[in-house]
Amino acid sequence: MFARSAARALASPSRLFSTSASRHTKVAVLGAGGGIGQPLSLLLKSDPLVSSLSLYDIRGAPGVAADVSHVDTASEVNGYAADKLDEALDGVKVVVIPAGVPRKPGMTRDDLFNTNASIVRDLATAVARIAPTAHILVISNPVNSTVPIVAATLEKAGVFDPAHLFGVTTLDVVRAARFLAGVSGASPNDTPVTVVGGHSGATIVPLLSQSPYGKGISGEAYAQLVHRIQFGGDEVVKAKDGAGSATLSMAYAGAKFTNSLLRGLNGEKGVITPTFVKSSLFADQGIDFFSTNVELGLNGVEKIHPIGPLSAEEEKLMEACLPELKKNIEKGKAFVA
Ligand SMILES: NC(=O)C1=CN([C@@H]2O[C@H](COP(=O)(O)OP(=O)(O)OC[C@H]3O[C@@H](n4cnc5c(N)ncnc54)[C@H](O)[C@@H]3O)[C@@H](O)[C@H]2O)C=CC1
Ligand SMILES: O=C([O-])CC(=O)C(=O)O
Repeated sequence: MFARSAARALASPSRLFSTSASRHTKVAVLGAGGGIGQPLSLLLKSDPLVSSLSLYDIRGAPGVAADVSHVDTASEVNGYAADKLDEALDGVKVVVIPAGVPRKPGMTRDDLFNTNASIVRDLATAVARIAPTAHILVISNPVNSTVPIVAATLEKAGVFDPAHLFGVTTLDVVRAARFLAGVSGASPNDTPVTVVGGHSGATIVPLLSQSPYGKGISGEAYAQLVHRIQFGGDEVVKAKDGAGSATLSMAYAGAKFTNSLLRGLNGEKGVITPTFVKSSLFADQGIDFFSTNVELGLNGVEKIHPIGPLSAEEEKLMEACLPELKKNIEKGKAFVA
């Protein structure tokens, strides 16, 4: 049963990847040897919009590259060891960063800051030097702080383009669709949810009132669904019991977002998905990064959509989100300053 459905999914990866465009792109994965990096590299090898994959890690990337390179798709794959970061970044248009440590039970994403802040800063410094116009997709946590760290690092180097920097919040969107499908009985294809804010606990704000299947959910069922979307990461951390956090669903989400960006870069119109970007939506409150629906286009961020109408419950979720998000962003900026 499993073998049959897995074979079908591999034979027809149409839900994950679109093939409408024809321009192909060189993509780097920094942290390619890790729990996310390995399956993400495999999925990107299957994306017809990727022409070349550059896999880098301080450990194990050449082995992952040798393995993934045998998959019978057109893209080239090269692996780069710890001292070969500059070569790994040569000529890349898109850089995906899942490098850094994951959570263990009892930790918050912010507890990862001390280790991951410098990893992300150093990788961003190299991107600024070798591939200054690349689009950078940040997966490493805490995303609410690591994205401002990358922005400030690029700014310091004089190469920051806000249209080229994305915090990957797609896993929240994937979870929201899946969990809403679970309670509504509909297919996840029909239950997309716009998730705004940031990527941790209370900063994750699902806008269920804007979804035909979500707007009727109320009371305890609503509270439980929102909690599950906000704390889905904890479910996985707990179940893995010390062996890390979400890797496979994150690889899926990372590949999905990368494909959306590549479609936009190829000129496809109407590619819209939430992502954590430099945004003026809440700048008057001192919050200059925010995730909301973003149209992706030839230059990356094409248009940042407003959050739209909120229910009374969502107003309250936003009230809890904004001060925490502000603190996370300021912490990231202060690290680079
Ligand atoms: N944005 C999101 O929705 C999600 C983010 N994450 C985050 O992704 C990150 C990675 O998670 P996992 O893959 O599970 O961790 P992992 O520990 O399995 O892999 C991390 C990889 O990064 C590599 N690495 C460390 N320093 C590096 C450097 N300076 N340059 C290149 N590579 C380096 C390690 O060698 C390792 O292979 C964590 O920070 C985790 O919290 C995880 C799930 C979802
Ligand atoms: O929970 C974690 O630490 C990893 C993560 O960001 C997620 O699964 O959403």
